[in-house]
Order: sequence, then C-alpha cells, then structure tokens
Amino acid sequence: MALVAGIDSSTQSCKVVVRDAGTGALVRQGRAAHPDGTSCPPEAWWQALQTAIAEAGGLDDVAAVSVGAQQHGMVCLDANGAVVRDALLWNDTRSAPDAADLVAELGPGEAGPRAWAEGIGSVPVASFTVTKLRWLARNEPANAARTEAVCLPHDWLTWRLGGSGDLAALATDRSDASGTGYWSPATGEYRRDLLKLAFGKDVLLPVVLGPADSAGRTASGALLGPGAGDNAAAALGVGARPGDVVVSIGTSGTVFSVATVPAADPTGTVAGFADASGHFLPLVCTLNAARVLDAAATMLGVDHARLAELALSAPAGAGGLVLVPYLEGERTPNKPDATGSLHGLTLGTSTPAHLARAAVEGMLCALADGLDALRGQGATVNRVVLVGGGARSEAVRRIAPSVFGCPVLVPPPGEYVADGAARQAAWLTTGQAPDWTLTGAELFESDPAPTVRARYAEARDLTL
Ligand SMILES: Nc1ncnc2c1ncn2[C@@H]1O[C@H](COP(=O)(O)OP(=O)(O)O)[C@@H](O)[C@H]1O
Ligand SMILES: O=C(CO)[C@@H](O)[C@H](O)COP(=O)(O)O
Repeated sequence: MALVAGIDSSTQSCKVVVRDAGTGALVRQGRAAHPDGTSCPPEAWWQALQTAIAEAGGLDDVAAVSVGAQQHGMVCLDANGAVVRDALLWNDTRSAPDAADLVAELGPGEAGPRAWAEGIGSVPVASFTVTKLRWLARNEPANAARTEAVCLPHDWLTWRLGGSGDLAALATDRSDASGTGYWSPATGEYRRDLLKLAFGKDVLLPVVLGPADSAGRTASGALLGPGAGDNAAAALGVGARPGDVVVSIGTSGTVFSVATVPAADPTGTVAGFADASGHFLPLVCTLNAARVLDAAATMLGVDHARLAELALSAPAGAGGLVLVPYLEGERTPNKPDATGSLHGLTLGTSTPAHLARAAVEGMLCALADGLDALRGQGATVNRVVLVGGGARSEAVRRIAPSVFGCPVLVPPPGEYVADGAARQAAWLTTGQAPDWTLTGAELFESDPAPTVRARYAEARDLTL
C-alpha cells in the first residue's frame, strides 16, 4: 500500500493527512496551532508543521507529499535564503492604500481596475502579495533592499521540505501564483512589469509548476508535489469539477467554482484565480467568516454547539436584528477600515438567541453576495458544497440553504485542503488525478429567505 501525505498550512493551524494513494482511505492525521495575528514568522509555520507531522506518525513511509496553504502571504528571502521579516498575511490590511495607489497607477477612473483585471485576472486589494511588496518598499526600504526572492507560504514550506537552500529551487503552482498580482492565469506568465511597478526592482520568483509536476524530493526521498493555494486545494479535495460551486467557511469565507475559462472582473469582486487541476477558479473572498461565529460565542459566553442551538431557536431573520460582520475590516466589499455593526436592536431582539441567529445569518449573507457575484461572472449555482471549520456548525448547515437560495451539500467533517494536497501527491505517484470517492455527504434544503437578504443588504450598505 503506497501512502501519500497532504498538508494544509492555513491561517489558524497546520493539518497533515496521510492517505492510501490508491483508495484515498485516511490512515493517519495530525494538527498544530499557528500563532494569532495577521503577520507571522514563517519559522512558526515550520514548527507547527513538524508538530503536526509528528502527530501524524511521521512522513518517512510516504511516497509523495504536497502542501496546500493560505494564499497571498508575502515571504521575503535574502540572498542566503534567510527570511527578511515576518510574512504579511492575506488578512493584513495595512497595504490597502498601496492597493488603491497601484490600481490608480494603471489608469484613471475605471481604466485602472480594467487594466489589472485584463492583466492578471483580478483587481488587487490589500490581500494580494503585490500590494504588500509596495508597502514594504515604501515603509521598510532596508528590508526591501535585502529581499532577493519573494514566495508564498506553500512555496516556502515546500522549499524547506526539499532542503536544498538554493533560491533557484523555489517552486509554486498556478493557483497560488494567480493570487500574487504579478502572474497572469490567462497567459501563464509572470508580469514582471507589475512586480517592478510595485516593488521598484525585480526579484527571483518561484518556478510555476503544472498540476502533476514535482518540486523535488524530501530528505526521506518522498516526491514533493507542486502544492496549491488552500482554496484550490479544497476544490481538489472535494473532487470539484467544472461547474461545481464550493463555499468554504474558515478564517476567510470563500465562494468559488471550477471554470474552464479565466475570469476578469473589473469590479474586483471576483478574483480570477487559476485552480490546481489545469483550469480556473473564479473566487470571492471575505475576511470575516468562522471567526464571526467565534466572536458571537465569546460575546454570549457559550461554546459552538450552544451557539448553534441558540441560533436555531430564533426565528428566521432574527426578528429584524442584522449583524454586519466586518469584524476585521472587509475585503469584499473592499472596506478595509470598516467595523462590524448591529442593526434592529429592540427589547424583543435583545436576546442571546436573536444575536446568535443574526451572527450566523450576517456571515452567510456576505457569502450569498459572493454567490451573486459568481453568477454575474457566468457561473450557474444549482447547488453549493460547504466546507471549512464553520461548516461544523449545525446552525450554519441548516440556515445556509435559505440564505444561499439553493441546496447545500455538506461532506463529512474533514480536512479538505489537506486532502486536496494529498490528491496532488497521489497524482504524482500514479501519473493520473486520483478518483477517490467522497462518501457520507448530507444534503440540506430549505425555502429561500429573500427578506433576510434584503434586510442585510440595507444594513450592509449603511456600513462605510
Ligand atoms: N462547530 C463549529 N462551529 C462553528 N465554528 C467552528 C466549529 N468548529 C470549528 N469552528 C471554527 O472554524 C475555524 C477554523 O476553521 P478552518 O477551516 O480550519 O480555518 P483555517 O483554514 O482558516 O485555519 C475556527 O475559527 C473555529 O473556531
Ligand atoms: O485570501 C484568501 C483567498 O484569496 C484566503 O482564502 C486565504 O487563502 C486564507 O484561507 P483560510 O486560512 O481562511 O482557509
């Protein structure tokens, strides 16, 4: 029995799964927490990975391993391969003014966003690596001057697992390259002109690998997969095919579909990413998802199971109580300085149950807006596959179909990003994308709740 491993180095934690390459059966797994915050020393990811690998019984017996990770994080390396500063993560909004500047620098008014959408498939906001590089050049010129190579979290972890230490061995994949802001999914080429516009100089960038290319070998001889951004890995993990729509409720809320043509949305709502199977992954990302539920549970002094019970005990629409969930600012819509707000507080709605319901509905309404944006880019949403830590909430699973206005398929709780990476590893060993079957998914259905969305939209539009 050949074994393969998949890694998910996500915002809050690192997860490792070891699976049978032929059947996909789960053999072992491990996990470890990441530090809190929107910047992080990459060494902390490495230490968490070591802990998660040890908990998963080690990787000495696996034939191949691949790494999925949070997208966009800026990892700067000097000429010796040393990390220059803590990585700025996708949810760090300090580069919002730099994003606005970069968009305007490609043309006045609507010309700037259009030029970016045509150039790299997306209009950059603070999450994108290219804006973080501009921030670095502007605020930390000495660190910018030391930077010889720039890569992403999954690139850096793959490179460390390969152990060469040579910057030329850095590799990435199409999905993660498409979140940098200086790689075009449509042409498959780096846009070094945009990199230089942002950073003021050229740097070494990782080689962009295809879905079944190898990034080398680990010290124990396992093949290293190309890896992927976590959303593209999740799409692989649930076996999404062209036309399927996935919603992930992790630290970020993401709404994406596998598409056969690249997207280029000049409004910037839909990011035109590439996927990890050779196709494309139009995606909408919010900054506020599972942590909205964490925050509601904290405010109410309850755990997640009780929060779900409370939410399900309140009426749909929470009696008019609306929570706009911009607790970390927001990316979609692009309101990096926004804060969360509660609307419709009355004596009747001032109960734990109403607040719990409003938190679940507000978080889901923001994602439903993302589904509308995907539809606007031509996606057909017949059904949504729901994954991520937030999908473990009974209230989320039961309320999502009414807010999304379509049936919601929830696979059994699992680590679908790590599973997608494991599928990449299996692909390397057999030469074919594995056809592991996903069993035990539960379908949730409900009548649509347009008034819940309409009330949310009113409150959302009041938020600056
Ligand atoms: N039963 C649950 N109900 C609601 N939220 C949950 C539940 N279990 C876990 N979560 C939340 O899911 C989040 C972690 O999800 P995950 O997809 O692993 O995030 P990430 O990939 O961003 O690190 C945490 O914020 C956690 O509190
Ligand atoms: O920025 C994006 C996508 O553009 C986020 O989806 C990150 O990739 C973080 O993912 P999670 O850790 O929340 O899964």
